[in-house]
Formats: sequence, C-alpha cells, structure tokens
Amino acid sequence: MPMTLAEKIIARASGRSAVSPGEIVTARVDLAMIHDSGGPRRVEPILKRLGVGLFDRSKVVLISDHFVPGDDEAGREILDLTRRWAAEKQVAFYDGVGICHVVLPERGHLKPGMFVVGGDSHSPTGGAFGAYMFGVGATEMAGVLATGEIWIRVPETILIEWRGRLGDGIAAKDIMLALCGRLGMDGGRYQAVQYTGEAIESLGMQERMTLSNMAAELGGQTGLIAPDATTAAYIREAGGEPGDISDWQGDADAAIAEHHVLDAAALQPQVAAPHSPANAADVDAYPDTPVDVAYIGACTGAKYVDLERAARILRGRKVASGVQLLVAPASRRDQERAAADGIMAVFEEAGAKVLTNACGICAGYGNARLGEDITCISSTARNFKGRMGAASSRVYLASPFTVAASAVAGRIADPRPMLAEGGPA
Ligand SMILES: CC(C)[C@H](C(=O)O)[C@@H](O)C(=O)O
Repeated sequence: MPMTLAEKIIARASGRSAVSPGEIVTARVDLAMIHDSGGPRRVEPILKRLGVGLFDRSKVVLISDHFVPGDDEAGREILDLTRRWAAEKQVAFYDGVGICHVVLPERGHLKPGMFVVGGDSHSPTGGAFGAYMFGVGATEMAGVLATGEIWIRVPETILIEWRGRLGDGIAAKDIMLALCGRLGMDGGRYQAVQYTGEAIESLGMQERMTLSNMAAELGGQTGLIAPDATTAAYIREAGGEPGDISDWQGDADAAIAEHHVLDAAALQPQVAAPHSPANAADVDAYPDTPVDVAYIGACTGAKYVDLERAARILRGRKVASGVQLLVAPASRRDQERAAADGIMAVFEEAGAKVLTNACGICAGYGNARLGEDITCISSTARNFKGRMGAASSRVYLASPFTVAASAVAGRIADPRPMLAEGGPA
C-alpha cells in the first residue's frame, strides 16, 4: 500500500506493515526530549506517585533552556532541580548551551525515520530531519517516560509545495508567516504538514528547522521534510549516522489530504501584526510603524543562519537612536561560530545587546521581558498578547533580515533596499 512519509514512520514505530489515516495505534518512541520548564519538575511527581522509573534512560534527552540563566530565585531552584534529576536518572543532559529544538539535532540526536516526542509545543522541529516529532504535555510525557509508548491517531498529510526560488532578503520565517496568514493557525488541523518543492530543497537545515518548528503555528502535529543529501550531511557533521535516507521518502502515489502550491519567487518580506502569526501581510502594509525593541532570538529566529542574515543588514550600520536591539543566539555553538566569523562583532558595533543562549523573552522568561506599551519587532515564532512581557506590549513578527532592518530604520522596514545598497563604506 502506498504510504506518506508520516505513515511509514508511524507504521514502523507501531510494528505494523502499513497504517492509514484515522487509525489509532500505539507507537514506541525512539527518543523523548524534555526541558527544564515542562520536564523534571512536572514529570517526576507523577512518576513518583506511580512508583515507576524511566523506560530507557538512553532514550531520554534533557535540555535546560527556559529558565536559563536563572534570573530569579524561582528559576534558579528549577534549574537546580533539573540538574539533580539529570544526575540521578543518568540521562543525556545539556545545561544552558542553547534552546532544546536547536541543541537536539546539533548534538546528533535526530535522524530520518525516528518517532520522537518532545515536551514542548515546537517539537515539530524534528520533522526537518525526516523524523516524526511532535509536542506533548507533561502528563502525557510522564506516561511516555514510564512506558516508552504513546497512542497516536494516524494523521492525514497536508502537502505544502513552494515552487521556484526565494528572492534575496526572504527567509524561512517569511514562508511560515505567509502560510499562517493564508491557512490560519488551525490550517494544519493537527495533521502531518509536509513541505516540499524547489524552494524547500534549496534551504539549509537551519532554515528547514524554522519551517518544521512553525508547523505548530499552523496547528499541524508535525512538519515533515523528506530527508535528502543536505539532511544527511548535517547529521554526519553533528556526529550522527543518517542511515539510508531512501527508506524515508513518501510514496509518489500515497493519498494526500490537501496540496497547496505557492510561488516562492513572488514572496515578499512578511510581517505579522499583534497578536497572532496569522496577521501576516507584506512588509509594505506597515508604512509608518515605529519600534522600541528589536529582538533577534529563539529557535526560529537566532540560529547561526539567522544571525548571519541579521549581520548582513547590520554590518557598517547602527541601531537607530531610541531603539534597543537584543540578540539572544539560539545555541552556544551557533554563537561561537558567529563569533569566529565576525558576526558577533557586527552586532556589538551596531549597538546590540547580546543575551544568553536560551528561550528568553520569546516565551516571556528572564529580565529582558517587554515593558508596558512597548512595540517590538521580533524574529520569534509567536506574538500572542502578553507572551513576551506586559499585556500592553505589541509584538510584530518578521524575519531576521526585517528585524535588523527595522532596528536600523527605527520603524518597520523592508530589508531589501539595505541589502541592495550594501553597508556604508
Ligand atoms: C514553556 C513551554 C512549555 C512552551 C511550549 O510548549 O511551547 C514554550 O516553549 C513556548 O514556546 O511557548
């Protein structure tokens, strides 16, 4: 029976030769990822009450990223509890070296065909590696950690095809905001979104990760991209073993629930107005919108590729007076690589403030939270009311190119003229 990539992975994980959409099966997980916020402090009381331990400590990865660096007493206690649990349970633990969705693949934990759960809503990021990865709440996660199993209703696949190539100054974030605007935050119907087409194939892994991650903003359960040579090369470099990528391709004649075709070459820089990623429009819909804060951060907005893009705009330029540019590189490795390439120096010279490698204000953590009435343009994934700070703050979402250009202009700005101009001599 022809199967989609999602169906092939779920069939393998549930020990079946084939599955079809709508069936409910029990699958064995290959890996469970948890973080300091929804992890030990939430799951341990449940495991204790049940009197059970971990199903397999070698299949659990713990990453502290939400309360890092521990700006207050409560946060520091949560980080301590997380560290104690990691030591006691002897699981792989990454402590304060970056955001879980970036660190997990960076350290070689993902490969095509895996069935993975994460204790965070942006866990679909793993789909960029051809893994079926999705987010679950802490109670569900406790069940997974105890048994190594989870039930799943086999999803339909919604294919999103981007034909042609993206123009200069256009990024994966623009693709996702455009999709949120077009399909809405429930367009993914908790099914398997799969991205395909020339524009997707031409993207590097970090850009693909942004697409898969933000399948959550589309309401999809996961956001798959079929593995190719780019995927295999990334995994090898991360110290993993990609396996045979030809095993993890959907069949050409598999049934697809929806097929959306979009033109990458026509895509303009996107900006999503407060308070939803679905409020996306072309950048020129915001002709006179001053900003107080520009934030380059989070798993979808501050990976190496994002830093590199922001630096293309900022090189030789200064942040506008009265604007604060905050940069929180998504992982320590990405920050180190950016420093080696002179990118961190560009931020410093432009007048940016560099923050810790953590989730930070994207999810409302830490001291840099937005104050009353602040207008922020942010390279993060969500702009729900009050998420990044005060309920009266307003957050516009955009690509790192557009956030950087807006920091320089002091108002929402199209990055393309600055790219075309190059930096001042
Ligand atoms: C705190 C955490 C559980 C939450 C999530 O699951 O998404 C956070 O990471 C977010 O981005 O909103």
